[in-house]
Amino acid sequence: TQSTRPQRILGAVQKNATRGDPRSVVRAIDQYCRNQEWAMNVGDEKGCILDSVVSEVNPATVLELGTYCGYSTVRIASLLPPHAKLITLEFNPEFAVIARQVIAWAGLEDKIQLVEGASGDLIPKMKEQFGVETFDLVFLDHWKDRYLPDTKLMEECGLLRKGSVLLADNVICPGTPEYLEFVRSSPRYESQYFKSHLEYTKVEDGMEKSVFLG
Ligand SMILES: CCCNc1ncnc2c1ncn2[C@@H]1O[C@H](/C=C/CNC(=O)c2cc(-c3ccc(F)cc3)cc(O)c2O)[C@H](C)[C@H]1O
Ligand SMILES: [Mg+2]
Repeated sequence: TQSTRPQRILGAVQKNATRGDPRSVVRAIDQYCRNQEWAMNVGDEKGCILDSVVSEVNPATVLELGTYCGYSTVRIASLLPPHAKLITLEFNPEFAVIARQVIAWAGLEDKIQLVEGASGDLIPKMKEQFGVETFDLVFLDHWKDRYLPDTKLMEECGLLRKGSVLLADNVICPGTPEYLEFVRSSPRYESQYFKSHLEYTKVEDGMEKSVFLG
């Protein structure tokens, strides 16, 4: 039977990456998606922006919305301090199965908790079910029309504190106009745009970093 793109990405990891070496997992996915078939990972160029924000925030708690194959999950977790935790939400069980294997190959199971389900259902349960107070960093990379409602929901659920950082992928391509308008006009956020390119292409894209001011 025909394999799926996520299955082929996992295959490239198992073939080309070293078990327990997260950066080799990241490199294997980038090489596969750049040379064989495009996939919607944040990629190597925007990945460097992601790395710099993660390193600057040095978060103890991270939330990722939209795991897909686990590329950014592994990329972020590889930079976290020893006892830091990353919770990543994925509602498609097929992708969750792949991402769990990519995360295992990287040897990052202890830092990453992949939770299957929709962000809208899971965000209100973060405190009671996952023992989270607030998130130091949130990476938004799921359906683009869900960035704004989920940000409002995180605020309502008290999951953001003064200084929490939101980093949003794809604010240009495919684009998240309502979210961008909100974080750039709201007095409760300090936003900064990082111009870049759509993963593995020359098309313009960018990431928006927004600090919650409380
Ligand atoms: C209830 C739903 C909300 N709650 C949810 N709760 C949990 N998980 C959720 C939720 N909503 C979605 N997910 C999961 O997250 C993933 C979805 C990721 C979506 N990403 C894009 O669409 C994109 C497109 C392009 C692109 C650019 C140019 C092109 F030409 C083509 C494509 C580039 C990019 O970098 C992109 O990230 C995964 C597939 C999906 O199952
Ligand atoms: Mg993306």
